[in-house]
Amino acid sequence: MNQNLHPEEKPQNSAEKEFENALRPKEIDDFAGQPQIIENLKIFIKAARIRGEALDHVLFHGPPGLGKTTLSRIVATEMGVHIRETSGPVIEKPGDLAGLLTNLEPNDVLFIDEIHRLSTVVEEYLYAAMEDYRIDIMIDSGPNARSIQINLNPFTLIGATTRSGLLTAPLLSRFAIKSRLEYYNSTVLEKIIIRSAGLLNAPISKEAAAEISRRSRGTPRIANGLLRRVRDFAMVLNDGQIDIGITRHALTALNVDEHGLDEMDNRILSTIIEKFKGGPVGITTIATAVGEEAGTLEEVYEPFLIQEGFIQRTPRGREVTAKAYEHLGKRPRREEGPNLFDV
Ligand SMILES: Nc1ncnc2c1ncn2[C@@H]1O[C@H](COP(=O)(O)OP(=O)(O)OP(=O)(O)O)[C@@H](O)[C@H]1O
Ligand SMILES: [Mg+2]
Repeated sequence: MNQNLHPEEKPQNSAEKEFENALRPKEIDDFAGQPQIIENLKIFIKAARIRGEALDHVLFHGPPGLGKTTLSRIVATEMGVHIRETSGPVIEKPGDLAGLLTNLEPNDVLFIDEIHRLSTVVEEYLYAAMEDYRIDIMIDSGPNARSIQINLNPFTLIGATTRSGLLTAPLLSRFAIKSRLEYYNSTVLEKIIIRSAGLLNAPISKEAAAEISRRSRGTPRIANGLLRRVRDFAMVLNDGQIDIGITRHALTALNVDEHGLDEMDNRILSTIIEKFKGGPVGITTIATAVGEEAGTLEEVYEPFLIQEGFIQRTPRGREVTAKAYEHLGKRPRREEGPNLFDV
């Protein structure tokens, strides 16, 4: 069994949440990678602070575990304001949203995680709040029912989503700042792992950090998760020293994929190879075969597989590459039709 965190899975138990929070960078300069996003945010934050205004609304989108929640909190810290955190499915009705909005102090941040899961009524209610800092609320009921308008303090909405493809155009257009987080290269992940090990007081060699970084699917959350497991092995078997030997031993024992691919990644590759002769095959067909939504495949899994050269997009669909065959220990199918040696 592959022990990597499923990319769509957030840490569930409180020990994992606590671990994640302990390693979360709190200041912008501790946030590694994503240089373009950071550079821009620094400017927007500085400008907003000079003007004494709320920062424009921000959308962070991209695959799980890349730092959307972390960055949102950092933005609030850098703005010197409070952050109130909620999530799309939790806001059931406009009244819930009104409650959150009316409690914000000037320039505060309202963070809505999984913003693609807002209900339509709540989303529509949000438009006026985002645009004019104003909401209508209904008072009384029956024949006396009437709506009154309430002015809100200026605020920044920060939305986070792994599925930006599900956001409606009117909502998207209300975010002036949209940032897509990208997978991290192993050099940056190595830095993150070394920083995390420092916070955990776990001595780690550069080689060991590099090895973990290569198997972390470009994702800080996975890197920290693997570090946590490797540290256990090091404590019990190696006096706590995380060196390359114990790291390799642990990663083998944990059955971590050589490229950091998770179960679903491997299922996608083997499905394309076994059921569709390596492709090309359409994304919806693959989705049905692996039992996942096409949009999730497209936004959550496929980008990494394409970036790492396991899959390529062609006009006729997705095709696995020679690297995928090699990774799964399978032989590429022979080209059909005569080739040079057949004639
Ligand atoms: N750039 C970074 N530098 C250092 N650590 C990071 C960075 N990005 C993420 N992390 C670490 O990875 C963990 C996961 O990050 P975070 O919770 O922000 O991801 P997310 O994008 O919000 O994921 P999800 O989509 O599942 O909500 C955090 O504990 C944080 O410590
Ligand atoms: Mg998050």
